[in-house]
Amino acid sequence: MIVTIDGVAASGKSSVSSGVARALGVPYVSSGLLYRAATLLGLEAGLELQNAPGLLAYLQIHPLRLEPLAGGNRIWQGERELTGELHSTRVDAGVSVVAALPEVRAWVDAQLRALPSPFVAEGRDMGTNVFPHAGAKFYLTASPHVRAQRRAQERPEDVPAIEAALIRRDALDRVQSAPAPDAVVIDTGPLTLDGVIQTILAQLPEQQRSRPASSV
Ligand SMILES: Nc1ncnc2c1ncn2[C@@H]1O[C@H](COP(=O)(O)OP(=O)(O)O)[C@@H](O)[C@H]1O
Ligand SMILES: Nc1ccn([C@@H]2O[C@H](COP(=O)(O)OP(=O)(O)O)[C@@H](O)[C@H]2O)c(=O)n1
Repeated sequence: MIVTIDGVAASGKSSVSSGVARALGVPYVSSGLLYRAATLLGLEAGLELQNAPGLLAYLQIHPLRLEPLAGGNRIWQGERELTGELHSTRVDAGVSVVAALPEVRAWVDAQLRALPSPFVAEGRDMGTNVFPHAGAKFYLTASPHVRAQRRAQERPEDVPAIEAALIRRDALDRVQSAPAPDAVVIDTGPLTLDGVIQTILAQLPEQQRSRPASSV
């Protein structure tokens, strides 16, 4: 079975997906890492981020490999691991431009659909576009201020600067970020991380919840 967890930036998608995936004994798949890696490589190659043909040609010559694990996803370009470089302010600022390119979205979608299930997939359009037949769908929200306070633990900027950047990115991502009509929407603001994970696990079909955890 595929479980999708979509939501706005810094709503808790990757932490929650990791917790749900661990409980189920399956990997989770971070679609955002592919958009982030394409952005990093485009910036490093000095490409205009709107230049879809240039970016795709570059990605074909230097293919990316996503390694979906339950504990955290890793992404590689050949022998080089990009994972640690993908959550910079520079990538945050450029990624929505790259993610708006239909050609790049098709490139990401093809990689995701080639992955063997079961897994938990997180991003913006996992439940709407990439895996519309997923067995269970969730959509995480929280106010911009709560999200900025959380992200301030991970970025050098102060809360107001992070909040402004999140609001800007939410607006740029709005098209692909609508919740699926059949998604359960969860406001993570008043919940702990474990509270969100348990809320999701409680709504999964019984046979899914009782899977033994493995070492993925
Ligand atoms: N419900 C929650 N309560 C408190 N902190 C949370 C909660 N959910 C996520 N966090 C923290 O917020 C930050 C952003 O979460 P993350 O999983 O990276 O979000 P996303 O993948 O949506 O960007 C992380 O530091 C994470 O530990
Ligand atoms: N399924 C997805 C996942 C990410 N994205 C894009 O990739 C960016 C980074 O996604 P992410 O999930 O890593 O970002 P955060 O929500 O963790 O900040 C988003 O701001 C979107 O522009 C997307 O368009 N569709």
